[in-house]
Amino acid sequence: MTRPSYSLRQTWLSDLTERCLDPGFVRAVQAGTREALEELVERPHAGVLEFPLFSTEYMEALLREIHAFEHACRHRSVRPLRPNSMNNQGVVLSELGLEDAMDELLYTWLAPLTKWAFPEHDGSSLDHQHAFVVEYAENGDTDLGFHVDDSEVTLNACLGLSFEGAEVYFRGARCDAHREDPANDAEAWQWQPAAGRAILHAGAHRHGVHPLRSGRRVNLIVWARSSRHRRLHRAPHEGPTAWCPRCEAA
Ligand SMILES: O=C(O)CCC(=O)C(=O)O
Ligand SMILES: [Fe+2]
Repeated sequence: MTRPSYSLRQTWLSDLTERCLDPGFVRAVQAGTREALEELVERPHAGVLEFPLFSTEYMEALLREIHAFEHACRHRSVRPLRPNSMNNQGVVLSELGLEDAMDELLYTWLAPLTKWAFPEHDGSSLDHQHAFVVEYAENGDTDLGFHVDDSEVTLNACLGLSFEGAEVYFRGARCDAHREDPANDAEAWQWQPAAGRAILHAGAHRHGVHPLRSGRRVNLIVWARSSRHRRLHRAPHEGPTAWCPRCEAA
């Protein structure tokens, strides 16, 4: 079977311009000051930033494009690459021709936030990414097991649609050696995704997805990585680290 060769139907999606983004997000990032970024983001939980990211026009267009891509794959009996070993649904955005757009999203638009909020995870030297869309539906994947990401920093942006359940639960950041360590009460938190809202968190921040109860949820995920970090460490979340509470306590 050959890999899908797919041409974007809506070619404007290949550039991650202001049209794709929430106007408040654009204003804050273009102002570039600490005050503007503080005003934009919420910190609903330790180690998590939440903010409005995409425009409604972009989210609707991206969902249409994904639909067209999946249709094209089915038509040619080609299996799309799955985002990772945990999902049976979803698409890898480079397969749609969105590699450059995701680079632009990370380096132009998200860099001020990752640099500011994730210095201990090399948020200022992110230089490659794996971007994909995950989907939960009653007749497909309905949850996601507890895990850490193969990323230094992760973006999770909800594109829609209407659903109940499928909250992302968090249980604190740990290095690889302390991955199985129980979470304390203060670390347990969950994010209720809503279309247009996005969060950033460290890849080492342990999380999973509660069962979907109804509807369909589609989220865009970017695993943002740093070559510098990976040169200095054998594994992305190798300890001892200053950000793992168990290492700190030792
Ligand atoms: O579905 C989500 O919101 C989270 C997905 C996720 O954690 C992942 O793909 O790494
Ligand atoms: Fe994840």
